[in-house]
Amino acid sequence: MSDGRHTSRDTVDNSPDSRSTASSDSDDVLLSVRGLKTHYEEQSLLGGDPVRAVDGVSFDVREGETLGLVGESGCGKTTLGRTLVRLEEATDGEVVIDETDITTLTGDELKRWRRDAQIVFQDPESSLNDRLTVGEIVREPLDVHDWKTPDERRQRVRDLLERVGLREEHYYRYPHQFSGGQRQRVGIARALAVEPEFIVLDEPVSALDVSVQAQILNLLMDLQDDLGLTYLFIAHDLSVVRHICDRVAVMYLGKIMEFGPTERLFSEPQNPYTRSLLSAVPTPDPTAERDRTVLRGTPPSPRDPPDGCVFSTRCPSKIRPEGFEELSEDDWEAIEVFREVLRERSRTDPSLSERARDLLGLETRLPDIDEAADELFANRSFSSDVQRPIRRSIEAANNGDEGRAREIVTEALGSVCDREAPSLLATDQTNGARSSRCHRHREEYAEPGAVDRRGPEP
Ligand SMILES: Nc1ncnc2c1ncn2[C@@H]1O[C@H](COP(=O)(O)OP(=O)(O)OP(=O)(O)O)[C@@H](O)[C@H]1O
Repeated sequence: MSDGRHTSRDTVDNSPDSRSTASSDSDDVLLSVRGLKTHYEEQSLLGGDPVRAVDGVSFDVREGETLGLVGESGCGKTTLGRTLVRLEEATDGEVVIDETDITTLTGDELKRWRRDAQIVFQDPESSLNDRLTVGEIVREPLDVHDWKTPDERRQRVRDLLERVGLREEHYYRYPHQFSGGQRQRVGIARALAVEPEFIVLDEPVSALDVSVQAQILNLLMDLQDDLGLTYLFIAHDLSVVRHICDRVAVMYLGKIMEFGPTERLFSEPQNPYTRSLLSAVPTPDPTAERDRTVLRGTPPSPRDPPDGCVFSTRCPSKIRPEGFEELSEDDWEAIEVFREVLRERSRTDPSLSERARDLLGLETRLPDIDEAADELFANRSFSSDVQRPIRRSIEAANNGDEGRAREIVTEALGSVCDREAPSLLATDQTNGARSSRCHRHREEYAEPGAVDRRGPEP
């Protein structure tokens, strides 16, 4: 289906707006996502920054594959899946299939895409209309798309019920009469009704008992083999992803951090974020030795993503600026936590919080910066290079200038990771292309101890 436009190159996504391919120059591409953004505008009267749920992602989905999409809660997985099936409107970018950008479709063409692309939701409890019978639920898309004759539709529903492991007599039952697993089978039959080629599976088994999960996953894999379906499989459970996905995209704060064939990505993760995610997965063998990286805190708000690398505020492999190599891990960690506290304090747009305070006559509740500094820096002796900016930053924060407080520490103690957004780089072109977004892939930062010699400011 490819028109051969996609060529491999070293930088696969060299700007947040890049439309270049993230993954594949193969000729079996079904869907090409290019620089896709989906932002949610603030609805409140006070305005504010949009939520950058999906913030410039580029990748290909190959025909007949299962592409896994993983990442912590809130990183934008569901929004990305919903944008692909046009349940959300893209803010920018393209999703190209057969030379058509589906983000701009309207009318009959949009209706056709909504037939070709379906979604199975996480929670079979709430995603089925309890007032309709199972037969009506599965038949609804056939009616909407005016599929063949009413008799043929009824027969199709019976066939589908059987295909997903239900029985003909279930036609007249209601969803509440079914178990979670059976309800998810109904959701799958409904998604299959109009013969789609692409299905977004949004955590399709995470609400189910473990014993039922395997049955539903087996069903999905059988259906894929029989019907030649292409899946985008969104999941929290990395062991399930490893089991059923051909390739995996790892997402963080609206961006793809790593992309590659499943087994290689799991066995040799290249991105620090992927390594952290994988190290949190329990191993069957508790005596097995491996590095555990515990991720500090939670991801920053997608309304206010970090300026440089989106993962820089939590990254265990963050590059230090020159001159600070000798600081112990523990001291460096305390400085990073201090920066996190400053970030938290300024998370709300200061002008917004001022306005809100004025309007509502409220005090905003922010962690006390002196207290935080006492807690973090007690019993540490820092050189003046560290002490001075921290002191100036505390002063700025106490004067209510949160933005300046953050700038002072970033200028003095920040590195390329805080300044520049890394590109999604092609890290391996053999045997299924891989890519990863990290400054550590640049030659000058590849060694674990490499520091940022702070070239000219951008
Ligand atoms: N309709 C909406 N309006 C505003 N913000 C939204 C909306 N839907 C999602 N968001 C926000 O967008 C960000 C991404 O959410 P999304 O549900 O896509 O993430 P996710 O990775 O699927 O999370 P989870 O694994 O918890 O489902 C979150 O900050 C979320 O709060």
